[in-house]
Amino acid sequence: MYKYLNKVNSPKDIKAMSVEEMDLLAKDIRKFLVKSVSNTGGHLASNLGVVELTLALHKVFDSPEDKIVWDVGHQSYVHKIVTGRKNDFTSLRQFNGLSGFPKENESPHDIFDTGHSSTSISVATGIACARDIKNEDYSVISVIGDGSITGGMALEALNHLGYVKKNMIVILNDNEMSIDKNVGGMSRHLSSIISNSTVNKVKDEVEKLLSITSTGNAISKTANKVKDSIIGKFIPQECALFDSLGIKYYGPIDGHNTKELIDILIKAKNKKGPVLLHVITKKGKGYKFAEEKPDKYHGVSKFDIRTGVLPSSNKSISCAVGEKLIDMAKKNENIVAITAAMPSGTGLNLFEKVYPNRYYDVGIAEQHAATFSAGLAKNGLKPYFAVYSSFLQRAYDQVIHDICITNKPVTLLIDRAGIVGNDGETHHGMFDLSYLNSVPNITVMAPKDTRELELMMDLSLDINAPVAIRYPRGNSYYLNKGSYENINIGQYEVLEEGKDTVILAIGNMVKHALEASEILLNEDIKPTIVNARFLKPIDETLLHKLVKEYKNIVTIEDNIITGGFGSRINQFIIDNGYDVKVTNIGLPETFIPHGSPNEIYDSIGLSPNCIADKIKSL
Ligand SMILES: Cc1ncc(C[n+]2csc(CCOP(=O)(O)OP(=O)(O)O)c2C)c(N)n1
Ligand SMILES: CC(=O)[C@@H](O)[C@H](O)COP(=O)(O)O
Ligand SMILES: [Mg+2]
Repeated sequence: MYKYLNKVNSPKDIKAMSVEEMDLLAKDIRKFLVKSVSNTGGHLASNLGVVELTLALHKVFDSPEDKIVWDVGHQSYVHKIVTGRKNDFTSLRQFNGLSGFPKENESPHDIFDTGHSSTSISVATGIACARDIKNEDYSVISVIGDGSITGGMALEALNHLGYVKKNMIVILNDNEMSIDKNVGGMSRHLSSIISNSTVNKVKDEVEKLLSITSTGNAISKTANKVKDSIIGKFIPQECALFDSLGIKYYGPIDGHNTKELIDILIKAKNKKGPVLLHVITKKGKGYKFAEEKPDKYHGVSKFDIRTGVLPSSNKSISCAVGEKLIDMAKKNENIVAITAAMPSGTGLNLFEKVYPNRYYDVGIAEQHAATFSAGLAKNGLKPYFAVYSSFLQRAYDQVIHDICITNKPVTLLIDRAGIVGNDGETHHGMFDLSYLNSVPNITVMAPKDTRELELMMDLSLDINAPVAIRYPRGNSYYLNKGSYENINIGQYEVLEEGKDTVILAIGNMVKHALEASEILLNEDIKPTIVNARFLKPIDETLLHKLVKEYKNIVTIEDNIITGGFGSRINQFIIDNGYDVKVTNIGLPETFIPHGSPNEIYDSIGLSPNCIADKIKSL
């Protein structure tokens, strides 16, 4: 088992290997990856695709002196395996375990923390510029996917890199997939290079010739060598897009041919100025089920290796959003849906099937998506931009400048709000209540459950201005508590009447508050529980009443305490000169690591038990 993998404890061990041994090592690594991720969950398909590429990089370059910067970082598992962390894979993405992304504090080989896409060329260009100022000598390599290179930042960085002309290598790992099918003009252009390339044409011709002329194995091997050397001569090709920016294009290169990869990396290492290597890989390579469904195997939870069966899950909140939007679109022909490369994640894949002409996947381009939505609204449409909370951070200025100042009726469906779990600190949606709190013109709401989310979507139709609705990652759930009638703007609802303490909970924290209240029954403590559906506007009438009636006001939110819902309530109390004890419960002002949501809530005092303890202490 793992004969070759067992020999590798550091990149030095790869340097000692022959190409044939590296190929056997690649086989071991694929087996290890599939086995290990089937037990922990994680990003499988992208990692299976970069095995040879990663090994070739570690063969040619000296990490960590040479700097390999992984874009997004979800494909850095092979890099982690060969840089001394293979034994930690049992804890991958678990609480206190190995991160699923590069982390500077995990290993000196992880050059830069990532999680969001399209940052690697900027980081690498920065490192290369600093290297030259400090007269240092090493290689800098950015590894970026065909999906991530569509992100605005990556294009900005290429523009700059071609201008400063630093010695640097950009490896474009092209598997013709983002999470879902890659989209856009850039993707089309890259695909056309692959299908039109002289290399591929020559390859096809030579292969045809070989199949006619080679009768035995020995001839085949020799013929293959001839083929490789013929093909080798045809790299580089021209690619006007990159070449005209000042970045020398080499490709396309077979990303599963170790020898070809090593040769081209050595050439690139010795080249002056920036180069881009267009490496073609197959997402999911080597595991049949992942090759067939790379989108399903992009990020997986535990699965059965033999059958490839992924655990069936209940309907997600995102799916409910997709279905609701379809329902609304039937009645309102102005509704259009926008995603930035997350159709399956946000549930908009469902919308696309029914309304392909009213659906836009703009690629990994959150900033463009926000301003594009404003443009659609300008021309009379009713855009719904579904986006993960942490990725919307990218488009903060566009939300302010293009949606809110101009008061456009764009609705932001903010998915993955709050703690998301195993992706960790780069992906928790912990800031949106704070960053939207201070922006004029926008109505911000968070539902207690999925039914209320649907009602909020109905309400958004009547608001001729910007709206944001935030909801968590996970399965649909129904509390069956309080009213499910139409909601009025800014109206809270009292779910349980108690005494002394009133809990104002927003979004998914209503569920935690209700569970905390049940725990407290054993202690004979019964707080009043309010479903505070709106971050803004707040329900001033109810708040005046509550603040006068109760000794303790407690706010709970799945968002950083600083500047969020609690802060808004504090401001109300100060502005109105009330003298009352207020306790804000929420996420601490720190970056929160990965783990299951329950473990995280427990560790930061946001689980129902912790909330009950806190109330008791009041
Ligand atoms: C700013 C941002 N938007 C969206 C995502 C979600 N996301 C993670 S990986 C990915 C696809 C990346 O495609 P590509 O770069 O081609 O890598 P591959 O998975 O194909 O190897 C997306 C959309 C993200 N991480 N960051
Ligand atoms: C790497 C990345 O950003 C995505 O793959 C992300 O992990 C998806 O998260 P969900 O599983 O919540 O859709
Ligand atoms: Mg890709």
